[in-house]
Amino acid sequence: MQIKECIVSAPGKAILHGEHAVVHGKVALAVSLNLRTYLRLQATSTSKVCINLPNINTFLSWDVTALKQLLPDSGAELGNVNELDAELVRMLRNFVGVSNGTLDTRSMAILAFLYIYLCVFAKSGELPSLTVSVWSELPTGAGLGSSAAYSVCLAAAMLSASGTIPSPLSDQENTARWDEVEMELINRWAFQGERIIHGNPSGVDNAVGTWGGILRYHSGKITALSRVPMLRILLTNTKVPRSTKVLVAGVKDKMNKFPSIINPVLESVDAVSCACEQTITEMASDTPTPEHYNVLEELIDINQHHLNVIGVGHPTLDTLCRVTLARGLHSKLTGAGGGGCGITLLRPETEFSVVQNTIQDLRDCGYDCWETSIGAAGVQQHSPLAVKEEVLEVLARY
Ligand SMILES: Nc1ncnc2c1ncn2[C@@H]1O[C@H](COP(=O)(O)OP(=O)(O)OP(=O)(O)O)[C@@H](O)[C@H]1O
Ligand SMILES: C[C@@](O)(CCO)CC(=O)[O-]
Ligand SMILES: [Mg+2]
Repeated sequence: MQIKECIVSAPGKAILHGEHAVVHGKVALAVSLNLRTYLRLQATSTSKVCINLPNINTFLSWDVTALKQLLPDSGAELGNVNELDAELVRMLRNFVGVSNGTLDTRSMAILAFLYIYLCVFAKSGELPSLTVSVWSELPTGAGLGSSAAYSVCLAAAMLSASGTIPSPLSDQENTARWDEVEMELINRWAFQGERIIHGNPSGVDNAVGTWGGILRYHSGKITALSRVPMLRILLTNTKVPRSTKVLVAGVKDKMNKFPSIINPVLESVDAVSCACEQTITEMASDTPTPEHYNVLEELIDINQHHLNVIGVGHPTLDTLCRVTLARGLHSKLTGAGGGGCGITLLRPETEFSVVQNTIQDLRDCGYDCWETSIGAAGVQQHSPLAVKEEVLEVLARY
């Protein structure tokens, strides 16, 4: 089989409001970040499938013949794009030797890779030998959608390499995006990858990884907010490791235990997301005022309290909120919480020295902290000419 080599990338994300509640059908607002995951797919003649994941120090390969044994004899449809094939996941767990319920970083990444590889190429008629290398600017497992950016890259690269979707690159362009129909397909396969990594994802993270920009996400309905103000945001990584899968399951347990207490909290988070959307829409269509920023800050504080109530806070995130408030700035966790990252809203009038001092305070706590820009492009294909030297160098190393 002639496979098409490619380099693709997808952005990470920050959730402004609605994490966890979105898993239970509430509204979330999420933005793409200027930190990306890059994937390079190369054709080989080694009769092997190789995966190189330097961020998690994982380098593995399998014989194509061994992988072929996992395909059903009957030629039955393998892995429908709309639902996870539980039997295939079970076989893959046995194949790579991981038990059900494992949270091991490597196992999750490998299962997602093999699942998408087998499903996409089985449909195109043949399993090719190839090498996939992935490198990310995102911290892994810290709330910035690293699993989704990874899954989106896997889906885009395999669909493209198999010829299921065309390459969007032309002679004139070194970076290009797919059309809506193809992005739809990439997003669906990425969602299956997220299911393997997360257990019960809402789909918001892979939607941002695919479309980029600022999105409203509600029960699978994705709406791009076209008019948005320039928001300045600080990102802080507490560096406390956590698993989205465990945190999402913990919220579900709390809901089952105290439905009449937790459900109203999720309703309130929904209302926070809607109020935030209304405020940023107003800010975009009119001149943003200090009052708008006051509302955004209050919504951040309210939501952070809610997230603590549903059990996804962490002492390091409390510290983030306290330290930034001492400088007059408001913060909340972002993503699944339990450690990982938080966001801090900067006002237009926030002085440079205040930002610098806040960053220093947070670094003194042992956290990473930096100002980020939001609204980056979603999944893209690149020619090698369009990829930063240092990224190409890492991808070419394996
Ligand atoms: N660069 C990468 N290389 C390989 N695997 C990755 C990479 N980035 C993420 N992963 C996979 O995703 C998992 C982390 O996903 P998890 O959902 O827990 O965190 P996150 O996506 O960073 O945060 P959140 O879901 O809260 O936004 C890792 O354990 C690994 O399996
Ligand atoms: C915690 C969560 O809401 C966001 C993780 O980035 C999970 C999800 O939506 O899949
Ligand atoms: Mg994730």
